[in-house]
Amino acid sequence: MIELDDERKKLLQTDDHILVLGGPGSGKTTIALCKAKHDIEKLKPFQKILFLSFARATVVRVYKQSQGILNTTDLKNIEISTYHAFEWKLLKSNAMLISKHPLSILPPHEAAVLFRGLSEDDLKQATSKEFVNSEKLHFDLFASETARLLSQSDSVLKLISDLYPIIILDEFQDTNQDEWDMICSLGQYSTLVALADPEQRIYDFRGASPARVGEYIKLFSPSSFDFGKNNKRSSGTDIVEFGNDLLTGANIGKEYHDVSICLYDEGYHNKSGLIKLKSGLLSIIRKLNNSSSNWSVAILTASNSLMIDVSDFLYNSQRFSNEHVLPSITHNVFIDMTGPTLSAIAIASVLELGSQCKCSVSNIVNLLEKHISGKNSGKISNADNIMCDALLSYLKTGKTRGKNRENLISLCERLADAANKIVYTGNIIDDWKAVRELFNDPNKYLSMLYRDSFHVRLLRKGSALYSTLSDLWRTNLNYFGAQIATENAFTQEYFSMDIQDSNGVNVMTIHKSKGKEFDVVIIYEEKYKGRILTNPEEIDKARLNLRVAVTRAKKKTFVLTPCSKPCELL
Ligand SMILES: Nc1ncnc2c1ncn2[C@@H]1O[C@H](COP(=O)(O)OP(=O)(O)OP(=O)(O)O)[C@@H](O)[C@H]1O
Repeated sequence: MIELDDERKKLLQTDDHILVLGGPGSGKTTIALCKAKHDIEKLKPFQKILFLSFARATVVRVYKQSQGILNTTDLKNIEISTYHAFEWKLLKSNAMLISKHPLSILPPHEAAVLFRGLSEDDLKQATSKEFVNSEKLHFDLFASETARLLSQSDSVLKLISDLYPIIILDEFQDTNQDEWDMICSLGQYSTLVALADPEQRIYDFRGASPARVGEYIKLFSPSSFDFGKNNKRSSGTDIVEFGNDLLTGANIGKEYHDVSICLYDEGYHNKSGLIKLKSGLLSIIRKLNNSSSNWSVAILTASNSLMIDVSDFLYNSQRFSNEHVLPSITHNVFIDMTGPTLSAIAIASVLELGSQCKCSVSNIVNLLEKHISGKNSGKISNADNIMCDALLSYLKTGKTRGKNRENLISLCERLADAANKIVYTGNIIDDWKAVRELFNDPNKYLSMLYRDSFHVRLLRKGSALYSTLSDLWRTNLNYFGAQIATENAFTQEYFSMDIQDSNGVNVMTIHKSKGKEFDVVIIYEEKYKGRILTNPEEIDKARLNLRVAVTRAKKKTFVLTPCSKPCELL
């Protein structure tokens, strides 16, 4: 039941631009949805209220949260979207105003391959250059191109504002300069409702600025509402108090009821932290299962690689010498999807070529190079960079040097040969698995691709990709066209809202947890991996990150940190 105090009631009656400030779980998103419901009656039949958020997962949570506030008819009048999806829709429908040709997307997995190893600054230049040369638009350019479109064409701007007279901006503190430029235009004719917590700003690395809220106040003179330290998410707990204390260091030496700091002893077992984490998780699951069938737990780490270690450890079961067993735990893992996407494209390509007996060593080397280059969004190790260069040089010259590389090339030869010999049956799942199994090899690069392919969820029976592959087989009795179909399916997927539910156990990075909520949160770090504070000069940033992580919990937060090097912020 939503409680509306006087301040919230006043907000509903306000027709100016609005700024809603408030700490984690203070009810910013909720009041924005109530405001949307309140204002629906003012809309003309063709108008909608636009609710913009950053991540698809947040959009899904907002959508779910809205179901307690908005009924089905209300929801037809509200468009809940990511910034990217909204910008792309605008750009696509007005492409002629910014380009001589129809626009197409440069999807993140393709961009990662093209721009492997580039620094953030160089990346920006490279994406702009790519747009000029190929008319393919990288996601990072959506906001700047939309801002350009809206600043150049007042009629488009008026049309958009006519369609969306009220625009709600979720997590406004994390908007970058390009998004801000776009908002400045939109705010000329639409009424803006900005939701912000300056102390949840964790996207400085993509251009979020501490000045943003001040800029908004200066330009739009909004009516401001401050929910301060209201705690609607975890009321009755001291989780938000801990989060706020973190910002000043007041948490140190203080006891909290609902935030537990658990020190683990690494002992002689290099997996001691993971064992403690998994044992603790099992007992939390037991307790939650006793009280409800609908619960959620998140395990949050500060780095991608620790997140993958955690996920692997949960996925596998462990048997100890005293016969004690830690069973496999089913969970959702929110990994960077470039590696899995490129692995699926590689499998589809081998399926296409192999089913026509046309697969060659060059095809496999090419696919492998793309996977190595693009995994982890193109942020790869020096050794992998060198391997990519060697594979590209092989593709040009047909030659390579060094035992490891020669070994890899002969594995690729064997793989191509085996792909041509598979007896394809037209059973999509069986044929896909047969090709995937070719990559199941101890070699580091083949096994990386193999492992990534298990994170692909697009090939369920009945999915669009499944039907397309079935059609291809029916038409040709081979998989001619499978690669392009898979690429298209993944590009579509970047806008899809069909994403994992956060019920059950979820493993993700702290950055991915923003805007979400779970019953219980476990934050995990190791002595040398996934440290919350990596650089003493960045202590303020680490405090903001940890505050976001801690305050995702509704009931209880645990922080697991090693005895020999406890988290410096605790
Ligand atoms: N006025 C209210 N009455 C009752 N429950 C509320 C109210 N406002 C928010 N809540 C509940 O509190 C929780 C957090 O609310 P909400 O997501 O709106 O907070 P937020 O300020 O947007 O959080 P964050 O910034 O951390 O993402 C939700 O579960 C929501 O249902």
